[in-house]
Amino acid sequence: MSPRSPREISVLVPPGLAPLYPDDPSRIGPYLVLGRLGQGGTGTVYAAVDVSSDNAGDRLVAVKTLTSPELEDPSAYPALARRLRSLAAIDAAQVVTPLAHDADANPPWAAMPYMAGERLSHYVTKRGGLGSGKLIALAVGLAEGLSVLHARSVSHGALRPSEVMLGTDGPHIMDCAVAPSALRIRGNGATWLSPERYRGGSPSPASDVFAWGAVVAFAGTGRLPFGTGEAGEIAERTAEGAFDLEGLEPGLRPVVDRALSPDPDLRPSLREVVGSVIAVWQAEHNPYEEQPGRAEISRILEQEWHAIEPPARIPEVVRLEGRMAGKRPTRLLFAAGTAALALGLIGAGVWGIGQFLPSSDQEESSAEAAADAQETEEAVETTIVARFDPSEQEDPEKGPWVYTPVDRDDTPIRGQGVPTHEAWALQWDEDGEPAEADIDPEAEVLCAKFCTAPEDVFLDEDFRGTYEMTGAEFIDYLSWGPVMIVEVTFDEESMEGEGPPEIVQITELFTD
Ligand SMILES: Nc1ncnc2c1ncn2[C@@H]1O[C@H](COP(=O)(O)OP(=O)(O)OP(=O)(O)O)[C@@H](O)[C@H]1O
Repeated sequence: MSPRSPREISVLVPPGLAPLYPDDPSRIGPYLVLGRLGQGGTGTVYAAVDVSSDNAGDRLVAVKTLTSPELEDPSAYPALARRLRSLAAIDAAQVVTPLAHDADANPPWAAMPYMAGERLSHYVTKRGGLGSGKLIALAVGLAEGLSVLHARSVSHGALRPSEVMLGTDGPHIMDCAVAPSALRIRGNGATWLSPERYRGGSPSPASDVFAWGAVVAFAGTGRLPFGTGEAGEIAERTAEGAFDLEGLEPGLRPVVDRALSPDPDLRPSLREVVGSVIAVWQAEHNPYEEQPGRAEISRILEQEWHAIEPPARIPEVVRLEGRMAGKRPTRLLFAAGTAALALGLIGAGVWGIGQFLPSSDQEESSAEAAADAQETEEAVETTIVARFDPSEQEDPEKGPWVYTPVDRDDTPIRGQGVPTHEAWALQWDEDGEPAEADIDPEAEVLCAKFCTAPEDVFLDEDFRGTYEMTGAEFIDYLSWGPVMIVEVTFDEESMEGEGPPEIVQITELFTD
């Protein structure tokens, strides 16, 4: 970020940065809030900048406001303050720790370096399991990150693929401030919870080792090690040690196998984990090294961690008028040509871009375009039938989510019993251009088949789904599930706004 005039700054922002909601803060501590990076179960993460900094380098930060239900009880605050202080004292490449925090603010917040990269969950969903070298680098990097946390008496408690950011230099463990209670874990989210954590136990080094094993198994095979299902079903499998490591790099299997032991006392320590993973790598690359030394961790990351590039960022001018009075900043997104020019400057973080400011003519014509778009939107129906294909999702966790309007094929497959989900999904033709929508995590969702075990369907007599779920669970299926054909209802007001419309109701349509 570089100061341009007292009233405006320029900054490179991530491409998927969502606009602020009306109730979002425009300032958090010393940071000016630019947009939303996402919302999870423990808070909301904003992209923000520190305008008081003279550093012309990359000052984009991620600020998380901690609004987790675990913090509703004021007695949780002293522990949160201690935990944030411990985290802030950590200086380790593999862990994202607070640059600044305020546990007494309402809500408490923590500012972290903005991490450019791709979440492990997203990466594996798109490309499948990691190759052997990269997997070993991931396994050792995560184990080392957890060791650093444990050395400060902090157990992560919620390690999972979506909390691992793959950067250009290696994996980074995120979201160390608050671990959600096991009671709030739904569906496949139980995969990463050790049996003792699922039963309500506190985060511990041994439960982090379990999560490490599950994450490495997922990263290596591209599959959930305990299969899919309701949280309770998965927890039964974790308690029985019923995991599937088929296809995992053979050298890593023994240590992952032990890490996933239902009995915390039988799991290896992180020291053993780090040693075993290094030994697997040395056996292939450095057979003469006698002891698996720590220096090997950097060597492994240097040699094996490549081809992970963060998405290019987009330049924005942020106008500061009215900021001190608490008004929202104006964000001007640049034209495509300017964005392309910016790609060459990624890494510099921030640059002066005054010459590209749109003229008032351009602003007028974009206002006209917006008015036209609004007119078109008014003609759009609030309920449509749409196809959601997990493989088409840019960011299946954060959205916005891509859907394609569809219509039923004239010749549905009949008389063959319940079709497979794939055969059924093929019976629908495209009926419009792909578009993007937000999904309300609280949306009412009625599932017929995609959410159930094979051969099970939940239908009423009109062949509509009846199995109740939430928007958050539907979003979860957009990372893992099959293609889904659903009737969606948009929130009418959201269709009038500038951003993607919001889906508030979803019903799977199904017929035999
Ligand atoms: N330091 C960071 N740099 C860049 N993006 C971040 C950073 N921290 C979080 N994010 C992004 O913000 C979004 C929300 O993150 P968050 O961790 O709150 O969500 P979550 O993992 O879905 O839920 P939970 O609150 O349960 O951990 C995610 O897309 C995440 O990648």
